[in-house]
Amino acid sequence: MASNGDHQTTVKPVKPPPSPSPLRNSKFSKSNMRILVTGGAGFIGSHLVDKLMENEKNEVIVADNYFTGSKDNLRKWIGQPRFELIRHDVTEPLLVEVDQIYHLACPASPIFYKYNPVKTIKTNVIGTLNMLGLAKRVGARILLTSTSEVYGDPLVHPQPESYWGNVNPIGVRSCYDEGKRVAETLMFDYHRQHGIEIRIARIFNTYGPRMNIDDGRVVSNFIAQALRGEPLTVQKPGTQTRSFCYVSDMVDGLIRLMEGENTGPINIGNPGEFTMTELAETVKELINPGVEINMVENTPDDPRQRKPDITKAKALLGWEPKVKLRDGLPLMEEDFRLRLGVSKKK
Ligand SMILES: NC(=O)c1ccc[n+]([C@@H]2O[C@H](COP(=O)([O-])OP(=O)(O)OC[C@H]3O[C@@H](n4cnc5c(N)ncnc54)[C@H](O)[C@@H]3O)[C@@H](O)[C@H]2O)c1
Ligand SMILES: O=c1ccn([C@@H]2O[C@H](COP(=O)(O)OP(=O)(O)O[C@H]3OC[C@@H](O)[C@H](O)[C@H]3O)[C@@H](O)[C@H]2O)c(=O)[nH]1
Repeated sequence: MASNGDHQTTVKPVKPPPSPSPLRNSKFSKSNMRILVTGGAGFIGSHLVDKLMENEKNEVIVADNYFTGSKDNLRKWIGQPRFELIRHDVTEPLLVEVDQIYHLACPASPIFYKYNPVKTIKTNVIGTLNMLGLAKRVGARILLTSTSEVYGDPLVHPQPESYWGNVNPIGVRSCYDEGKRVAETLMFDYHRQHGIEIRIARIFNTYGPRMNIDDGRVVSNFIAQALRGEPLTVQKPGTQTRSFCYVSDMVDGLIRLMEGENTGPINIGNPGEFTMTELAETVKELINPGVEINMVENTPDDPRQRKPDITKAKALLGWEPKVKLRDGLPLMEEDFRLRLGVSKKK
């Protein structure tokens, strides 16, 4: 199947974006950039906050309802004057004076986004509407973390941004993948209608330290299982593929996208592609050669293949991932060992 056109980045806004509040440029303004991160207590969000906080001119505000995130992920910043943490659900309006919004709030693991699907779709639709309303009101630039799941079970491989996808609109994953598709639509409608500065990242499977141990996603499951000496659960048929991006590469890509001139959507992911059986074998070899691999039942609508075409990210952001799966897995293993209290045998 051919790609379905690529008009997104050429769209001209109807009018220029609203100016930021004059206070932001006043001599009383102590920080150069005030940044809101929704979902900042989660896995990717907390690593993003770490990177943003490294710049001493940034002030960072996190809004999170702690559904899948935790204050613990941000403990090193709590009490720091440039950092604020707000318990807030993005399905409710929020008013804060900010220059940039990284909008990540949304459960990402299929187990968690399917747990309360109506809430997931509200988070994607009403949550994104609320954050766009805020961006419009204060003249902020907003970045949405969309997903490779907008391509559904893709019939084009690898997936370029111009591919419109193959998504089941009434399936058990739809609250998430259709939710993110509507969120992308809202971003472009606010851009065209109100001149809001938007950025859309289509994130492919990302892994690294701080993932919830019982998050349910494949890399965290396999590492936790290997460390506990439990069989690795490969969901059938095991030939389905994913491409795994280490979290530091992801954060670098997101910041480049926010700071750059392109609206996106832009795929951010690592093109190294593995079957789930290959992933299990790699985890077994690196972490616990004695562990068994078991085949178990899969869930409906599981995409059969996934690999990003990152031509656009390379050309427009000068970005490509640096960390290979075999180098990233041991970094995550170290974090999981500490949290599970399993030390490495000498
Ligand atoms: N990790 C991946 O592989 C991946 C892939 C594609 C897209 N994404 C997207 O990146 C973002 C972050 O993913 P992650 O892996 O860090 O997931 P995560 O579940 O660790 O983090 C999501 C955060 O959002 C918060 N949240 C959820 N619903 C909320 C609501 N209604 N109001 C306020 N906060 C809410 C959670 O408490 C959590 O802290 C998500 O938008 C996800 O869709 C992630
Ligand atoms: O224990 C497990 C868990 C999962 N799997 C398989 O591993 C593959 C990946 O599953 P995951 O649950 O990690 O993640 P998925 O690729 O289905 O969704 C993911 O990708 C897009 C993001 O937007 C989502 O947030 C993210 O969770 C699937 O084929 C699944 O069947 C296993 O084989 N064993």
